[in-house]
Amino acid sequence: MAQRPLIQLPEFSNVSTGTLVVKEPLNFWNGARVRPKDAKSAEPVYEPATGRVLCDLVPCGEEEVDQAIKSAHSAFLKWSKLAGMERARIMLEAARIIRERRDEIARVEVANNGKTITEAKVNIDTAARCIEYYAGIAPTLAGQHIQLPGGSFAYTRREPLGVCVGIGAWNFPFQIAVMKAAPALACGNAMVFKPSPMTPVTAVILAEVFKEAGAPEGLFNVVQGGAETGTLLCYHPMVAKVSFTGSVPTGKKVMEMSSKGVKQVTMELGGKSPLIIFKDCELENAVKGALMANFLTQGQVCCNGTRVYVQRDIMPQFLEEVVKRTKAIPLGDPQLEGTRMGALISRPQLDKVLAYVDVAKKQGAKVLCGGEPFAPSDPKLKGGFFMSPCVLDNCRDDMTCVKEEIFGPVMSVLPFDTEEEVLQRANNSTYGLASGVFTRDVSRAHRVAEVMQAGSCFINNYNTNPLEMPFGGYKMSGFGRELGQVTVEYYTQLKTVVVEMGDVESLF
Ligand SMILES: NC(=O)C1=CN([C@@H]2O[C@H](COP(=O)(O)OP(=O)(O)OC[C@H]3O[C@@H](n4cnc5c(N)ncnc54)[C@H](O)[C@@H]3O)[C@@H](O)[C@H]2O)C=CC1
Repeated sequence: MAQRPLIQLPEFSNVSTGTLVVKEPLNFWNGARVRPKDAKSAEPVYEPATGRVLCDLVPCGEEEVDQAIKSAHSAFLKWSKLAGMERARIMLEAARIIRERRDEIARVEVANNGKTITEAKVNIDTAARCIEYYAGIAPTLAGQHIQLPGGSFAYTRREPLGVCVGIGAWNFPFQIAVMKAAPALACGNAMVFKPSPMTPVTAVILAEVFKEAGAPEGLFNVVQGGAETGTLLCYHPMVAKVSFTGSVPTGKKVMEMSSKGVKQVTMELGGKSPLIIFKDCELENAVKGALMANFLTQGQVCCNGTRVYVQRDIMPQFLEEVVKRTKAIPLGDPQLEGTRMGALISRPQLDKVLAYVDVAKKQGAKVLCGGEPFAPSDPKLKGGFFMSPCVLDNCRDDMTCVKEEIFGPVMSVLPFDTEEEVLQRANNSTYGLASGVFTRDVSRAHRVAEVMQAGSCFINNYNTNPLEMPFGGYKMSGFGRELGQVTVEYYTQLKTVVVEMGDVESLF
């Protein structure tokens, strides 16, 4: 198949920070990019590494949302009639195209999100694997057959829901779109996806990929916009389900709106996850785990382990090593292979994170490193939203930095003495997305995993999240699951068919 550029890029090999130009329309339905109807309410979208405007974001209004949903519905009528094997073939082709164009998509993701190219490539690879995984599941979808008295029988049909809406956050723009689309499509649904208005650029590439792979026009659609567009999606009567990734306050609104139409919802919300490091751990691994738990995507990861509980005896060695490695993180141009930390998503997000560091200091925390705005030496990065990764010592459970989700590169370290004490403290949160434990004691590791009030527990690592396993929250971190086989339950409904083989015995 001849390759054509997915998006207007300057000569591909020369793409670097400050060069991407996005001119094409960012909406997609009926199998094509669609220009916004009313360009009056355009808002700038930034390249986080430079602060330069990458493109304009024009939110979709009622008529446009309606068109996208109708486009999805007409695709659903065809797609849902295909055998799982036929859907799988198209999905595998989509995954192949993503792999082929992985570097290109990753570079666009970096330009729009600010994360490093190394991480973006991993995200795009994960997206391709996710589509492959659900392509493998599509042909296995099946019902149950039950024999009844007198030769009668009953069976269940596992049927798709219809038009599903995905609403995404800005931290993993392409990956979130795929994590919602892949299971939805595998199960025979169609999707309308709304990215975060801060990262509108790569979801539309996914729409092009599905089209190129042979999906019916309208199977995966993209509408751009913020709260107003999201509201239109949640209330639309032709929408069967809303899968949401974002903050707790917005999640509550989405649930409330969806409840009016008795729509199913999946909620992937925020977190303030604990990472517990016992003195019998393999210290170097624990240090590396703490860094992976805090600094990926500039700390803007929902399942990050930002409350790091360290057993008192090993605190000095732990801090020395963690600070040494944090100071050594190469920070700067995210398009360069050697960079390990890029720019935060926006100026307001940067200011918010820096303000959290200030409050932490006022409440008695000690900044061991970082926590300041950072100006890389390269002049083109001067307007970028950079800060140095921060480690906070002397933290207490009642401090704001320990209680609230910061969503930036800030690790709060807290000492503990006993297992019983730390478990109680670790669970003392309204969130419950993830948790982690480092110990060489196998029994203790599983005891901790059992007690943690969280959707995941990582033993002797952190943020590994295999896509074959369910991902989601306890408590206010949400409900429903993404990834893994169980997600089929969230994108299908069961119909029971009862077949009478004899005569009707009537009481009347
Ligand atoms: N649990 C998970 O899987 C993940 C959770 N998150 C959470 O997301 C948050 C950061 O993302 P943000 O984009 O700032 O969250 P946000 O809640 O502000 O926005 C999320 C999405 O909801 C849309 N939205 C806003 N108001 C809406 C409304 N009234 N109706 C419908 N849609 C609306 C936004 O445009 C965006 O697409 C963090 O709290 C983070 O923990 C982020 C990534 C993964």
